[in-house]
Amino acid sequence: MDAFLKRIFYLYGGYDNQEGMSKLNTLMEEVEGKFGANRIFYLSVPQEALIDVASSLSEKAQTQRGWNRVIIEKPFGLGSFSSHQLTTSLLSNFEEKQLYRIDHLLGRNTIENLAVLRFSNLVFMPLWNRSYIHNIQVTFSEELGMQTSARYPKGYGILGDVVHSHIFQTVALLAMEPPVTLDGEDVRHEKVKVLKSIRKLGSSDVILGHSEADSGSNFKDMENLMPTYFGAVLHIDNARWDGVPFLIKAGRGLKKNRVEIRIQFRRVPGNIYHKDGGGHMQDLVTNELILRDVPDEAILIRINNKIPGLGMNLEASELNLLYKDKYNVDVTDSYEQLLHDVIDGDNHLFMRSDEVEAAWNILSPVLSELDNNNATLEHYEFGSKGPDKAGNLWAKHGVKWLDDL
Ligand SMILES: O=C1O[C@H](COP(=O)(O)O)[C@@H](O)[C@H](O)[C@H]1O
Repeated sequence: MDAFLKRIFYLYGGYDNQEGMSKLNTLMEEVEGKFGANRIFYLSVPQEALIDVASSLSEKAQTQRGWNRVIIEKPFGLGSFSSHQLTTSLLSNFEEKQLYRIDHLLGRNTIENLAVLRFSNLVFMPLWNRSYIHNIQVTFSEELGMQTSARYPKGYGILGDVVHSHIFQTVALLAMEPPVTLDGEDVRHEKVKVLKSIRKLGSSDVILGHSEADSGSNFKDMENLMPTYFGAVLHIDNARWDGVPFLIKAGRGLKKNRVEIRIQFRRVPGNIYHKDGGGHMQDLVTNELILRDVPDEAILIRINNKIPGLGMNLEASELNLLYKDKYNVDVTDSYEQLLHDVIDGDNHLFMRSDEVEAAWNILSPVLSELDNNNATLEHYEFGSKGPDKAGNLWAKHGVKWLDDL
């Protein structure tokens, strides 16, 4: 601990002005001595301060004797307009390749496995399209309430917190075309194409909800409410995904902690095991590929198999790769993973400016309804499955969630 603390320095000074940043620069030069050094700046600062902090940093605290990289915590703006202003200011001070917009949820094995499963397994690669996949379900469900609401002054709640980066990045990585290489820019080129192909979300494809428990807000006071639940059906208008609904369920104050992606395949055509009066079992469920992050990291494949015994009876089972059973090691923390990527200069899990813009664009109709107080926020009980109306949305697309959330 002593050795560690010797390497930690604290400086008191204004972070949003040039004077404070000059002091920081002086201190860093003292620590670095006569050697060159690279610098990583981690900005976890209020949105209102970010532009000033970034511009004074750029003017006064960058090293001339190595590279400079800047990590920025989400939310990445509060809607298209503020995000555009922020991006313009950041790009007038830094090059795009210096910016690392961090969303720690993207540092999970599950997220990296999206590409690994697809691009390194021949069994999945040819199936990854509208001909074989019926629908895709992304769940981000938390039991916790909205204790952090104070961070979101504009009141977009879960939209800026989880949907804009985490959910859309998950969908982009899952749905993208094969990148030319694993190089960050190659991956980002493919992700942004997906984001630009996602249809803007109108109110008929979205259910916003709010659970008042422990949010500190009064449900009657609509102007101060922020969505704590987002249910939506995304459509990707491109050749690979035409007609495949992407169902999104993200919320706080829900029944269970669950973070997972389920890829449901189409039914077997002309299934000879379909119940035909002859006693055989029908195919109860379709095949599914499940990537689970919470509660236990796992990759599961649901298949139909014969039940032992006389006769021909089928049931659905899960082939299960449970990470904690297979790998008896400490799981790397997602921040640890992403900070390592920044040091390495690997930016594939960090949103580029055009991705940020494309992602806000998808949400723009919903945000303007919220801005104009025209959005309906469905109330749901704390600890429940979320708003009842979400069920209608899934039914409209003929999709059932196979989980019990
Ligand atoms: O970024 C966020 O993540 C947390 C969940 O992260 P975890 O590491 O605790 O799983 C979420 O609760 C929070 O709203 C969001 O800002």
